[in-house]
Amino acid sequence: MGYRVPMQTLAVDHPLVAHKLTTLRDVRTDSPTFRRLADELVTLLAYEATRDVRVAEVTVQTPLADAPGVRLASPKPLVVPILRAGLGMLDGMTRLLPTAEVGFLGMIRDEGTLQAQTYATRLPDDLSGRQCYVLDPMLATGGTLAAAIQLLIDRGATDVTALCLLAAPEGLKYLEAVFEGTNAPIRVVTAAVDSHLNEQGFIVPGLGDAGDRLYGVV
Ligand SMILES: O=P(O)(O)OC[C@H]1O[C@H](OP(=O)(O)OP(=O)(O)O)[C@H](O)[C@@H]1O
Ligand SMILES: O=c1cc[nH]c(=O)[nH]1
Ligand SMILES: [Mg+2]
Repeated sequence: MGYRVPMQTLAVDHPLVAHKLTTLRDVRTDSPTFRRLADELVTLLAYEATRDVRVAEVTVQTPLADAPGVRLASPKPLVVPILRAGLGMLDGMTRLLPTAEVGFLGMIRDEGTLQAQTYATRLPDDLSGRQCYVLDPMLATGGTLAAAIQLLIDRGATDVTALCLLAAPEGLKYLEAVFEGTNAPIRVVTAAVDSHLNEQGFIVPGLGDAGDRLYGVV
C-alpha cells in the first residue's frame, strides 16, 4: 500500500504579491498591463515554488579562490503551461528556471457542465524522476488541474507543483480528494485563496476570465 502524502498548499504572503494581485483583479486593468503583471507575479510565486528544485554541488573559481556552489541538476525540470491562460505565466517561470524543458497541455472548461476537455497534449513520454511545474492562473472547481496532474502521473511523474494566481477553496478540496493516498506529493502555490465559487464556477472575488483578460474574448 502506498503511503499517504497530503497535498500541500502555499498562499504566498508578501506585500509585492498582494500589490500586483490587487491590480490584476481590478476590472479597469487593460490586457497589456494584465499580461505584464501576471508575468511579474509568477516570478514571485516561482521563487517559493522552486524551493525544493534539485541542484548539484559544484565548485567555481572566483578571482580569489575556489567557491562551493550549486547548479540546477539533471534531469531538467519540466514546466507545463495549460493553454490558453497558462501561457501568460510561461516566460515568468522560465526566467527563473532557464534550463527547464517545456511541455504543453491545451484544456478548456465547458462553461455549461464545468467539465475540462483536453484538446492538445505535447509532453515527454517518461516523466519519472522529473520535477514538474504546472502553470494555470485559475484553480476554480479544480477539474482542469486534476486532469492535467493525472496526465503527468500517468507518464510517471511523482513530483508535481502547480502555480496558480488564484485558487478557490472548493478546487483545493477537490484536488485533495482526487489525489489523496497517491504516492505523488502534490503542491499548489498561489497568490491567494479566495472566498468561494459562484454559480457559474467563477472565483469570487477573483479576477474574471483569466484567458479573456490576457488574450481577449475569442
Ligand atoms: O478549475 P476549473 O473549474 O477547471 O477552471 C479553471 C480553468 O478555467 C480556465 O480556463 P478556460 O477553460 O477558460 O480556458 P482558457 O485558458 O483557454 O481561457 C482557467 O485558465 C483554468 O484552466
Ligand atoms: O474565475 C475563473 C474560473 C475559471 N476560469 C477563469 O478564468 N476564471
Ligand atoms: Mg478562459
